[in-house]
Amino acid sequence: MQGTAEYLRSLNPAQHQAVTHDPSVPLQILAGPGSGKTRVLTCRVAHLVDHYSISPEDICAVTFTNKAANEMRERLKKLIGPERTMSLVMGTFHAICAKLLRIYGTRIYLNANFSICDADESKRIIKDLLKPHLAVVRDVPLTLKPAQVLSEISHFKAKGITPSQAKLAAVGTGHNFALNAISENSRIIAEVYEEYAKELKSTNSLDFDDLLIFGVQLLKTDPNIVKNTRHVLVDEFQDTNAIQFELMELLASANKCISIVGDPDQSIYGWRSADVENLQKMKTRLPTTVQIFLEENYRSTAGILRVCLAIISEDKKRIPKTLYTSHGNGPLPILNKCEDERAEGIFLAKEIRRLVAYSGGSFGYGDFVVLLRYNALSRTIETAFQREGIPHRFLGGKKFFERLEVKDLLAYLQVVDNPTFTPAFVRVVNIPKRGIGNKSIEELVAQAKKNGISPMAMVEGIVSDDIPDTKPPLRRKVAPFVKVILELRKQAKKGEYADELIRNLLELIEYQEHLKSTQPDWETRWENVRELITFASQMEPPSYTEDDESPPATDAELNVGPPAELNRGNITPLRHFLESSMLSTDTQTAEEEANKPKVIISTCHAAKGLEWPVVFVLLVFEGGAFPFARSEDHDEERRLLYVACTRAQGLLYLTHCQTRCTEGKLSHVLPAIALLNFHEIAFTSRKDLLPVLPEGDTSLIFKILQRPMPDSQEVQRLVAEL
Ligand SMILES: Nc1ncnc2c1ncn2[C@@H]1O[C@H](COP(=O)(O)OP(=O)(O)OP(=O)(O)O)[C@@H](O)[C@H]1O
Repeated sequence: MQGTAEYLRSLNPAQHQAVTHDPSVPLQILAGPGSGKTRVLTCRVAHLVDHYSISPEDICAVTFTNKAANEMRERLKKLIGPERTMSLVMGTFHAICAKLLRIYGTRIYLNANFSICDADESKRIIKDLLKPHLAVVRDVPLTLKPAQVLSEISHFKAKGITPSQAKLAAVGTGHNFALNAISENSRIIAEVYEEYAKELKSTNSLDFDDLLIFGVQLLKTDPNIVKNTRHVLVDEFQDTNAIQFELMELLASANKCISIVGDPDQSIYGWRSADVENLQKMKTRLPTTVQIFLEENYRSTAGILRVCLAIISEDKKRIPKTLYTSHGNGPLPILNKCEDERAEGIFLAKEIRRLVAYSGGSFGYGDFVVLLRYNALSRTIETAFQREGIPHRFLGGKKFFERLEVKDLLAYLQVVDNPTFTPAFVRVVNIPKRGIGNKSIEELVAQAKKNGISPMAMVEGIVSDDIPDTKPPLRRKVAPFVKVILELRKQAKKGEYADELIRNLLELIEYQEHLKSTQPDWETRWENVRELITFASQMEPPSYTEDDESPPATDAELNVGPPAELNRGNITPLRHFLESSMLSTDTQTAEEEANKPKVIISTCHAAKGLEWPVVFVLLVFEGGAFPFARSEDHDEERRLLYVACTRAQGLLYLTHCQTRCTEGKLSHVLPAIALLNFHEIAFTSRKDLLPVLPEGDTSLIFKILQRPMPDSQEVQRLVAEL
């Protein structure tokens, strides 16, 4: 374990000031990219524990992603030891709320065995709710899509607008055709919002926004729940929204000791209602707030930093802030124009190969990242990398939890855990095929709704003869499904671990056979299933130690003897697993982590907070990537480009094409001059000036990376092979 003095010694004066700042005075640490925000936040937590003797369980540290929380935990284990680290309240706002609601939800009349409804499930519900509305209004050209409606609902929720308030606001007076369409859209969205809220309530489920809304409601109802909290720290504060701000205040309500870390220049979640104004709001609400600026960038060469600052300084409305580095210039960033996207892919593949050779293999494939404005841009890059044999992978575990086979199994377990959760029931009642068509499922759901019960309760009733069978009969078809759920429910209540439940489930429904007969790529899908089992088996046991409100189910209730420590109150291992899966939108799979280094392909958003020795940003063409055609906020687009470029430590490339195919059509594309003033930025665009890493540049880059210099013989050998 590193001692206090040692971690303090690793800080520069501004970082030191931020870490040791008096905890009773609210603090804003405003810092540019690569200036050590993560290091400062981690050390501040350690200092609060070590120096100010604040108990870890009285400190609440909020991170932007689960991955960031895990990283912080790992670093803190080294500073204050694993035991004290595990006692900290740490996680995203969503995870912290989910935890509080499980334990104390009954205080706001919330059924504590709620399911968490992810974005896909929400979209599916909204799609169904939208149908009847769109069928009725045929005379107005409406283009409402479920994702768009969901995002509008999410905006309402983030701003604390209730369904009835949304409905009132939607009563617009359209005098002409266009306005009518707009007001019709708003009316339908508001109505779907109301129906969606009812649907979630009746299926005992909460979407991600609800976790925050109910979290706020809970803490307002009973602030004593967090009265022990002595300090709240929030990372990536520039990307918090109004409701998260409120949560922060409520979490800190006992004594208003708050430290936030943020960078207004890296605010890139406006589309999720993030509000950079929260910085000012905090100062207004807590007038004694002190600001400390971290202005030294440790991450990048001066050449890269200069390009980044030139990009962000185009934003005339930004809060002026300096950022400097004591590193040397290094190779000039490259602006590369390619004929088309195919040539662009080949350029990237060849350049990666070339740099591996010119660094004598000291750059491995894992040192490169290709950053995209949106996912769809990856196809051509992937093709080129496949052809050229460049190992690569996507960043972001969300993909894993979105895969069909993973979602099927999770949905089964959701029904086991919460039989009233209709979306999961709908997904799996006919998997594997049991001859229950979509229409039958729709009718079943409608009938159940009419009877005031869940579809699961309905089929259970049908199978046990308590409810008359439907017409045409379903009993025979749903019986095997009900049998599986009942069997697993019994096991789950006994406290069976999730990995074992999944293994049993696979056997009971012969899922591998199902994949084989329905999916041409069943083998890779089966690997995902195995990976889910690995994920489940690596879960730490539920760690709630508060006085759980509801006692464990009794033997009589279960007809079995539940080990109390496995099934504390409402938190069975299964529920704990489901919660982690639903919230693990950024978990890497073990397979990805264990495998050999690969070039990362990532969206710019997902790259936030990370760094790589070599960064390629797929850039700029008018109406294309930067600024993104569908985005109206060019300042935010510029900040996103800034975030992307500031990930680079040693080498930065911006590439763009002269022509590009969009929806099968070829179009000429122009650099997005709106964001970049190319002439003022020190780039090289000459192919003959591509970096060949002379000794000066190499020693600078490898000093920044804190790695030994490449072996010159190895460089010669690999360059000769190239
Ligand atoms: N005092 C220091 N001395 C040496 N290196 C440092 C110091 N502080 C931070 N660093 C290094 O600088 C790099 C960037 O730090 P960190 O990731 O914490 O930055 P950040 O401010 O969180 O960046 P961003 O906002 O861009 O994600 C890391 O490699 C870190 O180890």
